[in-house]
Amino acid sequence: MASFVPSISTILSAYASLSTTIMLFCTIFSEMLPRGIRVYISSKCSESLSHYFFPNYFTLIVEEHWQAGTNHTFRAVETYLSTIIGTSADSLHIGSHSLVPHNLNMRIPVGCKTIDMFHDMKLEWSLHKAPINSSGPHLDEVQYSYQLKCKRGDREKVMTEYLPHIADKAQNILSRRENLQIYTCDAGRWNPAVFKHPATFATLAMDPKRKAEIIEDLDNFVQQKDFFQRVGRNWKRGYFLHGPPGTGKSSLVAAIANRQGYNIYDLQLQSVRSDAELRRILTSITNRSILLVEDIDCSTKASRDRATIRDEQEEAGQGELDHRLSSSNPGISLSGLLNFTDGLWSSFGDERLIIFTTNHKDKLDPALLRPGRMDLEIYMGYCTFAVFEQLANSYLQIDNHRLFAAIENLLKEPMTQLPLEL
Ligand SMILES: Nc1ncnc2c1ncn2[C@@H]1O[C@H](COP(=O)(O)OP(=O)(O)OP(=O)(O)O)[C@@H](O)[C@H]1O
Repeated sequence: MASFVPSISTILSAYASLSTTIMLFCTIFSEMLPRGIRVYISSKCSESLSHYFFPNYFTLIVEEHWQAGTNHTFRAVETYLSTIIGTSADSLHIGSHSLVPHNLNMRIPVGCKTIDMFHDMKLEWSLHKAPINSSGPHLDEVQYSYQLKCKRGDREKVMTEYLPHIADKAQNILSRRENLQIYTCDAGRWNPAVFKHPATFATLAMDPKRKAEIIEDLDNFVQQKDFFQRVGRNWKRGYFLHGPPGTGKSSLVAAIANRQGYNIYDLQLQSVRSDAELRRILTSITNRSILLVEDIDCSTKASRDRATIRDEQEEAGQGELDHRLSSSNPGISLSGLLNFTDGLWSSFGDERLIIFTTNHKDKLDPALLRPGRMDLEIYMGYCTFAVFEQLANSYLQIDNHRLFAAIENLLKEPMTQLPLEL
């Protein structure tokens, strides 16, 4: 009977031709196929392989962005995992925004795993990073995603019990968080920093009646979730702060943030490159926050009076001005900004304050301030006697003084220009 055992040389030559074929295939795959097709083939292969090798497992993917906005489920998972990863992860990313002990933030590094146990279910979480498949100007952008692997039979329980449990826990943690954050926007992304401004309504000197009105307005706003839903309005409120420089507009914003426990998103409109970018960054703002646009009169062409632009166009020649506006900094358009303050896109999120500040109300386009757009207009003016009394009390701890009457009279007089030597 003939033997079918191949000789060594046959095995070696088969091995050589197999490895050459594999190398050829890899080269074609990585160098000749477009990236989109490569990503598609890789994901299909890994999907079917994991289905073949792990038929009893189910993977749930939570991406950083959902449609055009932030995925709040991603934020919830991130917050929740930071409380459980300490024990089961192989390695950890840690960091903090202050040197306060026990105030470390934790995250699993990309590619690492951590295990959570919930009602006898073993749940394996991992963090992944992938380039965003975009043909726009931000080619180097990446998207993070958390992946949860569980037994196929546990899928229902994960969806109906485990995920709501995560949302509850995260909500709880975030509402108790010690540090408020202030976010600034850079290249289309929000960067957080710890917000520790000491201003409160107690330290803020302003007309006591006006102060009480603002506090009442904030209290009503917080309690009116059902009202806003009933009347079909977004749960947001717009404040417009104006007045001369140094009269406490920023301090009032800080006092509101501290009182409400809201994070501040400080938006510099000059840094926004297009309406599309504005849409993207505004939809990634979290709930219970303040969107602050300071000095709106000088921040964008959006805030300028259309009549002023028209006058300038006439002076400079239409074509020249159009070129200047579009070539130096395309910026954002008036319609882009307004769409967000009260348009359909503003329906993203709940419990948001939008605060505009300016030193020059008269320079603004009236369209920005038409009735119904900003809910409360707050004028922060020069010191009155009532304000002076509060300042004397908080700085000097005095309620009365023999000079108070004279000061009251002086403050009633119209302001005159002080000599520069003073
Ligand atoms: N009404 C006020 N009550 C308490 N402190 C005040 C008040 N107004 C101004 N200050 C103090 O003056 C300083 C400047 O105030 P702030 O930055 O809040 O003014 P602003 O109106 O925002 O100024 P700008 O328009 O130049 O941004 C702060 O240090 C603040 O403590």
